[in-house]
Amino acid sequence: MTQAPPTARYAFEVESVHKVFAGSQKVFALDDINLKLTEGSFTCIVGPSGCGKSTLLRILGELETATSGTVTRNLSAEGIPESAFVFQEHGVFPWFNVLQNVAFGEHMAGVGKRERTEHARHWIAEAGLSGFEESYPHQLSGGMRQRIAIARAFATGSPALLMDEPLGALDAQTRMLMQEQLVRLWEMERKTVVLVTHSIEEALLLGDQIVMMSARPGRIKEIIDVPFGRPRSMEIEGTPEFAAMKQGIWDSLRDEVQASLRYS
Ligand SMILES: Nc1ncnc2c1ncn2[C@@H]1O[C@H](COP(=O)(O)OP(=O)(O)OP(=O)(O)O)[C@@H](O)[C@H]1O
Repeated sequence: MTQAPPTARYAFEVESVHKVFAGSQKVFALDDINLKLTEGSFTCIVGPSGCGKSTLLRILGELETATSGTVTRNLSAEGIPESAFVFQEHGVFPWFNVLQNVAFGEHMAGVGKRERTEHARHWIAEAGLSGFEESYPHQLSGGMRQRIAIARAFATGSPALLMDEPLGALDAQTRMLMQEQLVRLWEMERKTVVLVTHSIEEALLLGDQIVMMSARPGRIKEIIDVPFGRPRSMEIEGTPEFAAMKQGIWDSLRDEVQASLRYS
């Protein structure tokens, strides 16, 4: 587990969290999760399908409650949500234009029109969407719609960003560009980011640490420190060190994916 430097704080401290979904059949989704996430860190969660990655993210963001255990949040957010979410799809309001979508969080927080418009324009520019302020989501590509969702999450001012496969629906080239953009935005702001992904490459390109989960019931199998520095160039993907880490993670994950297929 990553040791926080003496002056760093933990944004999230997860202790002995279990999650059981009750119903006609009980689903044991999470089993004894313990995790400390340093403020300003970028954590990627990987694991087989159904292992509880989204459930853990939702518990971090208070969209779901743990059956037992505690989550402590040390997030300074006055008058705004502590966490902003980005989901794989359906993350934008189709009836709002780009500017209204990006300004939405601050609108809800009661920020004045002039100020929130100024902030929204800033994040629209950073997300490479200048010139599209008046466009509606259906007039834009899937990649551009995801950029609206990411710009909106940054524009909320929330200290934590919780992202569930935010780039999962994009084609390979758009995804690579978006990974670069996401790293650049995060390096400017240093929010605490937790990103769920099925891609080991993406986790290595973006994260400071990778939380690897086991097949259901999801446990933390391993926490891997990513050794690549910041600012991070996507060119690391071509290095032997990157290839070796990717192989090592896959060797460990393969057993879990096989287990999840056996029991699903
Ligand atoms: N609201 C719910 N009610 C009942 N079961 C649920 C609910 N939400 C999730 N589950 C179950 O909990 C388990 C974990 O689900 P979760 O979506 O967290 O997994 P995941 O790792 O994010 O999966 P994937 O990678 O396929 O998106 C699954 O078996 C899922 O069916």
